[in-house]
Amino acid sequence: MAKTPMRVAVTGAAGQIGYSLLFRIANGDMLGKDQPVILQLLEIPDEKAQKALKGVMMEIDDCAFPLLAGMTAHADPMTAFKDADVALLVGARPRGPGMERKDLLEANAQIFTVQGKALDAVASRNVKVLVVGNPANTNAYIAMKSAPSLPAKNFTAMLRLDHNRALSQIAAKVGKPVASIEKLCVWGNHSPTMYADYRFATIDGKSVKETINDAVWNSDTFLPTVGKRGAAIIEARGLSSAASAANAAIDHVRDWVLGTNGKWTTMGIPSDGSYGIPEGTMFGFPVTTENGEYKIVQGLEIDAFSQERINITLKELTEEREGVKHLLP
Ligand SMILES: NC(=O)c1ccc[n+]([C@@H]2O[C@H](COP(=O)([O-])OP(=O)(O)OC[C@H]3O[C@@H](n4cnc5c(N)ncnc54)[C@H](O)[C@@H]3O)[C@@H](O)[C@H]2O)c1
Ligand SMILES: O=C(O)C[C@H](O)C(=O)O
Repeated sequence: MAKTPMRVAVTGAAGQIGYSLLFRIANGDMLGKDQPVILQLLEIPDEKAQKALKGVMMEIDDCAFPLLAGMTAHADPMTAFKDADVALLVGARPRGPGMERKDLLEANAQIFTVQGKALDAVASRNVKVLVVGNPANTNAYIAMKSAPSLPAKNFTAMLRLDHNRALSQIAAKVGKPVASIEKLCVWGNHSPTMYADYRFATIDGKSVKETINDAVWNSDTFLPTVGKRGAAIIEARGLSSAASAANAAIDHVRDWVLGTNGKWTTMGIPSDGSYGIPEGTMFGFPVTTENGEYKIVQGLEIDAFSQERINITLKELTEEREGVKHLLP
């Protein structure tokens, strides 16, 4: 028997990421090839944006996706999020050349307060929320705090692009396919302070750290390359990453819903106090997922270098949070 369609709300649906994301969701890449979906697409109440959204929807129609069980356009989060099973909060102002992510904080905080309240009011009680719009961790924190009747664990931030970037850099360094790498993780904020940690990673079962055996490459090449990749793409394209961000969003939600079969991945999630990260902080952790739930990988040793990196990214997140405190309920 055919499965009941899942309702997927996507904000910023007429934007760059939306254009790479929606077609893949409708194609079954995110929730499975046997899972029908209904797309509930939100754009700002602006004639140009709504018209662009209609154009994207015409193209989606023209793909005749067998799994697409419905699609609606919205200008109000209260209708867009109605009964949503998954909400991808992409819509936000992106960073332009020379802008720091912190510059975006205040403008985008407003958006996520309103959207958190709307999710609280109308979404499924089990809604899985992924925040992509930057600054993603703090926006996710704001949405979570603005939705007190939903479980905090339903709110997550996207660190998966950093994780995938790190995988690619390591694969290139050791000359092996990305698929052979396991147990990689990224700690902290989706920002240049993130800490991509390959100390526990294996490649075809062998230690990545021992294979690379180069602490200077780690601190002077690998971490800055992954951390500044977003800026490098903006510099090269004149626009922020879009297809890779959409791909990471698909990976994040697919793993959350369908499980990782014991393998590690990275998700930005509200801390439960693990590894000394204050409870509630929206932080990148190594996780495994099963039956629609994520679990932090426990018991990892944090050496002095790692602790220093974790402290830096935590400090940045704490400052971002302080910066939006006045906007929270
Ligand atoms: N977390 C990550 O790894 C990651 C990676 C890449 C980009 N991003 C971020 O994703 C966001 C979107 O990027 P993009 O390239 O698609 O930008 P974009 O400007 O192309 O599209 C954003 C869309 O969001 C819409 N929008 C703005 N406010 C909205 C609101 N309140 N409700 C609904 N829609 C709204 C805009 O009208 C626009 O169409 C940016 O904040 C960007 O920095 C995050
Ligand atoms: O860096 C940005 O502003 C865009 C995005 O967060 C990225 O990492 O590519």
